[in-house]
Amino acid sequence: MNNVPKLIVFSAPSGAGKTTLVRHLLKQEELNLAFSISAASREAREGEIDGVHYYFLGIKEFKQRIRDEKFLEFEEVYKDQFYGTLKTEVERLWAQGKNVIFDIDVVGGLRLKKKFPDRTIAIFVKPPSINELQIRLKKRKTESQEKIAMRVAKASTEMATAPQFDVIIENDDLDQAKNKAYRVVQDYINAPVASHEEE
Ligand SMILES: Nc1nc2c(ncn2[C@@H]2O[C@H](COP(=O)(O)OP(=O)(O)O)[C@@H](O)[C@H]2O)c(=O)[nH]1
Ligand SMILES: Nc1ncnc2c1ncn2[C@@H]1O[C@H](COP(=O)(O)OP(=O)(O)O)[C@@H](O)[C@H]1O
Repeated sequence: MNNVPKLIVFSAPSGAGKTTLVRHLLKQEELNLAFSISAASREAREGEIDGVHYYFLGIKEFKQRIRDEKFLEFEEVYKDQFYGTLKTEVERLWAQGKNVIFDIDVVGGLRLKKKFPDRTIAIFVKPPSINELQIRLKKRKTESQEKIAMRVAKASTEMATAPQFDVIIENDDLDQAKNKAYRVVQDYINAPVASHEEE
């Protein structure tokens, strides 16, 4: 049953490097991955494209979709900043026979794992230290000082969830982290799904 599409979840505190690793994996065509485009209530950053990086819904529309039960999972990841996986997004990618890769917060990641236990691998990206997160976020220059502080403040709680994930990838040396991510994902995609999985 190797052809059952799988879910590959990358979660981590902001700045740990999950987006970098996910983008690297998406370039490897043999993995047959497609990115789950999340919905977000925040504004697009410079260079981010609606319908490519996120579906930028704005807060009103986001809340309407919550009421309409359109989400597989959603979270208020930071105060007044909602993110979520739309049911239609995963259906769309599964219909294409793709393995779906997610860049989502730790709570959402563990929630997906619970929903699809037999076809999900949950990967935690661990930064070398919380201080390093701050350095990376400053260098990335996408967030204000205040938003960086908000992200870093949440990092310790997020780090504490690491043992609940299937695999932890330490992202210190980027090339090593990329190689490990590739091996882990390749092995998981090639492994048969558990025999009690319903199809
Ligand atoms: N639960 C959940 N979290 C998400 C989703 N999409 C993105 N996130 C998370 O929301 C957080 C903020 O994302 P973003 O604004 O892109 O900032 P970044 O992580 O600093 O690059 C990150 O932890 C994302 O992984 C989603 O669909 N569901
Ligand atoms: N191993 C690494 N060493 C140094 N910088 C890194 C490393 N991995 C990622 N970065 C940089 O750190 C910043 C945060 O990475 P990003 O992938 O955006 O993290 P996340 O998606 O987890 O918030 C980016 O500017 C990225 O280029």
